[in-house]
Parts: sequence; structure tokens; C-alpha cells
Amino acid sequence: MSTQKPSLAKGTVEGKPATLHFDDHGLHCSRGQGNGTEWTIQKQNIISVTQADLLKDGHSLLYTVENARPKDGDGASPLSFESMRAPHLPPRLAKEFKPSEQCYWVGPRELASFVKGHVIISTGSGTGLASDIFSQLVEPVLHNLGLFAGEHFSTHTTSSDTSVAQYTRDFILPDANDGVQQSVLLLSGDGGIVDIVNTLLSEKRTNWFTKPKISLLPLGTGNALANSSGITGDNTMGLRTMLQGTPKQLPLFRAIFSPGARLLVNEGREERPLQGEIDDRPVAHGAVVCSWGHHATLVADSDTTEYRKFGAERFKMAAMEALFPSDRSPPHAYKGQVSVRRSGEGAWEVIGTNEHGYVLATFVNQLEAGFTISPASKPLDGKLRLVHFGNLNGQEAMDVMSKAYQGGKHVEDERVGYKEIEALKIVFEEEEARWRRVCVDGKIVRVEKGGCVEVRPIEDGAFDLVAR
Ligand SMILES: Nc1ncnc2c1ncn2[C@@H]1O[C@H](COP(=O)(O)OP(=O)(O)OP(=O)(O)O)[C@@H](O)[C@H]1O
Repeated sequence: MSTQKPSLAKGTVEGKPATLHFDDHGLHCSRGQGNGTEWTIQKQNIISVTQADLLKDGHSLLYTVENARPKDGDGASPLSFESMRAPHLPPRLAKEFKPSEQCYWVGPRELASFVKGHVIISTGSGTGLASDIFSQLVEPVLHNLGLFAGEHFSTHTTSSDTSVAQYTRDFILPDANDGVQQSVLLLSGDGGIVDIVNTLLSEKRTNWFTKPKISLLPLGTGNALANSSGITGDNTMGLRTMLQGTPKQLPLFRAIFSPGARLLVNEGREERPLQGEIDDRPVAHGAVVCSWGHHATLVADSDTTEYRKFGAERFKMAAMEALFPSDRSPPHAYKGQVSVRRSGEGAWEVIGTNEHGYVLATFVNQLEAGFTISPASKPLDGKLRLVHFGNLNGQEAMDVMSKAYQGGKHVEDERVGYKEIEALKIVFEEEEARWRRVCVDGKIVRVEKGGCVEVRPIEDGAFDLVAR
């Protein structure tokens, strides 16, 4: 329902006389009388309104259009880019979609002499749309803004799961250490973010370290960070936030593992040392979630080429397998001691018995669009919250977790524990390695037998995230 008066302008569109009016649904354009043309640009598709160079005080409206529905898994972008030149746009539209003054991507081109622009395209994220979305949507927007690869930004396309970390180490970190301002456009899911965070925090930083500003175009499967920071919520793939958002410090946690913890890669077939280390103990940083139990298992088990074809459905499919194993056995009861600290120096408080189903500490509200894991979490509020339940049977666990799709009602269920915490500690009592897998923002860390992990927020920032 419309809540504000429509805003009107008479003038021209692409040089021809037109009437434009803007309301809560979008921009309605009409040309000519009687049998003239009428069309609407939906509000959710509007990226931004910029000054058009050639028209001096005129405007360009940048927006997305839906492509004919691509077949699942064919790697084609669902959206492409259009722009419209109009000297006079309805004032409310021009005001509401004005780009942020701090935004490198719409600032004066002279900025390129002291700000470095980077575009990172993570081809392995989500269902593999990043390359086509870059060429059909993002690059045309950048060209429209007068930005060209090689001149105003460098482009890096990933070829392996170490590409983002490598690029960060080789290009972004040295400049950040020299105090150079950098704006990064990252086309990826949460994984690209966690790769950059861990690389920046595990290497040496100088006193001049200048935090890069990162705009995330959410192209992963869950996109928890984007869904919880107001980056999504329109139909522009994060481009509106990139142009209109402001940089905000990304809250981070540190997970310190017992010696011997390893990162599992290549569908769990290979292991690697973690990037970070403190006092000989492996360390991982995250911005979204650290979990053990059903959540970590379903993330780990569904990270295969086969499952990835199903997009976000892969999480539900793996959850069914974990909660209702095909041999009809009950879901696994995860054995270990879980404890939390409610205040910095307070006593450790033991959670539940030594059998658990779900142990998840998070900063974010949603783990995927509509799956509200922590309803009290506000965008980038930096508060770590624990969601926990014990050893429930498959149907009970399914009933509880289904309520997360109803706006986070699971936290009202008496079987679920939900609280703000300062620190989480897990001491693992599992014999089999697969039950000692911990998820840190989608990455999987396997802890050694008898090992432990401790998780707490840190003050340190790696970069600023452009958010609304
Ligand atoms: N060309 C590639 N080959 C192999 N791995 C890649 C390639 N490009 C990216 N990757 C890896 O794929 C993973 C993609 O993770 P990312 O989080 O971006 O997507 P996702 O898991 O689908 O989404 P989300 O974490 O938001 O659910 C990252 O670990 C990244 O390093």
C-alpha cells in the first residue's frame, strides 16, 4: 500500500517528451497521449540515480531487468543492466537513490589516482553465476559510471579455492600496509569474505594499515552476511548497497583450536593447516557463524559439486540425511562439553548434558534468506549469540529448526537455548573424526581427538563492509 504521495516530473526520457511519476511501487513513465507508451520500472530494480556527464545537470537512472529465466545450473545471469537518461526526475526518486558521497565507484574519476579499485569474481561460489553476472550486470554498470578495468580497477577471477586468499596476500595486504585506500567489489558468498578476513588477520600488519572497504555482491548459496546486513532485500544483486551504502566495521570472532586442528578441503578429501596461529594453536576468524553438531555436519556434507547444483536447497537435503539417516538410525548425539561465558571475566557455565544436537554461535540474523537463526541480532551489532539444543530425535529436531523459517520462532521453543554470550568453549569427546567437524563461516575445521575450540568476539577489524 502506498504510504507517500507520488512524486512527479515532466520532461524528456532519452530526448523524447515524457511524464514520470514515482511512488512506492516504482517509476511510472508515459510518453504521448491516448495510445502513447507507458511502462514502469519497479522500485526493487532501481540501482541508483547518478549525474549524467553529457547532460550536465541531468540524471541517469540505473536499474536491472530480468533475463528470460535461465535454465538451472547453466551459469547465466538472471539480471542484466539498463539505464535511462532524463534531465528531470521526480525529486523524491533522485533523493532516495542518490549515491553515497563516500563511494569510490561513483566519486570523481581523479579518486583513482589515490584509491585502488579491485573486483574479485569467485567462480566457485553458489551455482557458478559470478562470471556471467559480472559481464551482464556489473561491468556495464561500471562502464556507465565511467570506470574501466586496468584504468580504474583490477579484475581477478578465481581459479581455485585459494585464489581469493592469494590475491589478498599479494595485492590487497601490501597496499593496505602502505596506507593505501582500497575499494573492493567482491562477487562471492560468505566464503570470499572469510578468505579475505583470515588472510588480512593472519599476516603482519603495519601501524599504517588502512582497512579496505568491501562491497559484497552476494553470489553464494546462503549469503548469511549479505542477508543479515541489509545488502540484499532488493533486486539489484547488492549494487544498490554498493553505491548507496556506507562502510561499517565488520564484527569478527576468533576461534582458537587445540593443536592439530586442520582445515578440510576438496569435499573433505584433503586437509590443510589453518591460515592463522596464536601460541602454536591454530586460529580461524569469522564474521558469521561457528557451529558444531547438525549445522556443521550439513554444511560439510553438502559442500560437494553434486549438492551445489541445488543452490540453497542443498542445506535442507543434507539436513534430512543428518536427521533421518537412510539406515533408519536416530540422528547422531554429539558428545562433548559445551560451556559459555556470559560476561568477559565471568565463570564458565556448562550448557546441557554431554550430548548435543545443535551448538551454534552467530553474529547474524539469517543464515540464508528467510532462515532466521538469531532473531535478536541486528545488522553488524557485534553481539555473539548461542543457539543450542540437546540430543533430540529426528522429528523433534526438524520441528524445531522449521520454526527458524517462521521468523525465528524456534528460540521460543523450550527445548532451545538462546542467549547472548561473550565466549563459547567446546571440549570434544568424540572418537570418530566426522563428529569433530566445526563450521566457521562455511569452512570446515576438523579437531583432533580430545581437542577443543574457544570462540570469542575480537575488537580488531580487518576491513569495513559497505552496508545500509
Ligand atoms: N574456481 C574455483 N575453483 C575451486 N574453488 C573455488 C573457485 N572459486 C571459488 N572457490 C571456492 O569456493 C568456495 C565458495 O564459497 P562461497 O562461500 O563464496 O560460496 P557458497 O559456499 O556457495 O556460499 P555461502 O557460504 O554464502 O553459503 C570458496 O571456498 C572459494 O574459495
